[in-house]
Amino acid sequence: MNINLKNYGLNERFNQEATLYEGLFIARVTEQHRELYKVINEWGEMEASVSGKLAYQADDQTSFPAVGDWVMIDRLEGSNGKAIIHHILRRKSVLARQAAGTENVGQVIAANIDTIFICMSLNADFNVRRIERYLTIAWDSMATPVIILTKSDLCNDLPLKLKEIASVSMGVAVIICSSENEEGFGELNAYIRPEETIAFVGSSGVGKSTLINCLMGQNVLATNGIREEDAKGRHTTTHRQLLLLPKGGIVIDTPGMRELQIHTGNLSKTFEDVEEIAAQCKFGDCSHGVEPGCAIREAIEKGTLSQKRFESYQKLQREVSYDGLNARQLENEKLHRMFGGKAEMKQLKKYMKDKKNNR
Ligand SMILES: Nc1nc2c(ncn2[C@@H]2O[C@H](COP(=O)(O)OP(=O)(O)OP(=O)(O)O)[C@@H](O)[C@H]2O)c(=O)[nH]1
Ligand SMILES: [Zn+2]
Repeated sequence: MNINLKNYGLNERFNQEATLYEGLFIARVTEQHRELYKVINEWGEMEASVSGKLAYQADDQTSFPAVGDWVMIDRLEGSNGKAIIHHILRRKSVLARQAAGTENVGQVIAANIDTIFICMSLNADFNVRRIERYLTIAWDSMATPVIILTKSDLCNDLPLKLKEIASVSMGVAVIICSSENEEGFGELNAYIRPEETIAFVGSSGVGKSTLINCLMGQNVLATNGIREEDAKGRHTTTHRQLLLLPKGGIVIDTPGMRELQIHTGNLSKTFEDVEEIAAQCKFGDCSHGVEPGCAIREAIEKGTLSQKRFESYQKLQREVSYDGLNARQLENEKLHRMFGGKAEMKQLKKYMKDKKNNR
């Protein structure tokens, strides 16, 4: 018994909730493979899988444990076999996306995170529309986003790129860094605090693993060379992983996401500027098409709002599901049902079905 779970982010709230499950032990999920998990507790890391009941009662992927989750397992250490995960404790934040190639299936990328490092490289991967997409998901998670611009050593038009970023960042902190010469590492470290969890997200090949290796002070994650001319990564990271930094702080590395479909999102924070303008349209339900007194059209004509940003807003608006619940609330809803009675289960199934039909 030599690991202090506080360093892994354990706090009073989770400890309290854990007392509800007599005979089970608290642990945090550190790795997620297809069906196998790794969890950590005071005794060390061990392999784990979910109980039959948890799997049976799960109605979608988000009901399964994810990296960062605090879970209740059946044993203290793994010397005589895999641990069984019986319960997931209520998530304080959930970073989720739509599972690739699906219509409306959520997939949890990381749970119980405090900060999201949205990583984008300053060379060929640079795309402010993608930042808007990540911000829409990040603001919905209940964690705080920070924009990390990587590979500054490969950028020769920084002022121009920063101007572009400023037009979409809406007050979110922006850090310019390079793992090549450690530019920006001081600033980066200021966002890494003991007992807090940071999820690194971004396209494949932007340098997430390299950055984490630098922060770890050793090569714990495999990185890969990429063809620099098209900046297409080769998906080196194949699973999600939680690591403890030597100076304190917890990081979660996620595989590069080429396709980031939105499951639930928060547009009002991401597009605060657009919504402020729209509030000035003559009609409350203005479609910003042909109505008289449309403030959006006026702003685009005047050049105070970019046409591209507005189109991006509309596109993401179509993708976000309008059920009025954010990812964490959906989560609570689901967990409540999972541990609630049969009647509640039935009700929620109906609710989900109605919601689907109304879409
Ligand atoms: N010049 C330069 N190259 C970098 C920098 N950071 C990372 N790279 C290179 O970029 C390539 C991809 O880096 P990774 O760290 O594997 O990228 P990743 O984001 O973890 O990619 P996935 O694991 O696929 O998600 C590697 O060849 C790195 O050496 C940097 O700051 N400057
Ligand atoms: Zn309008």
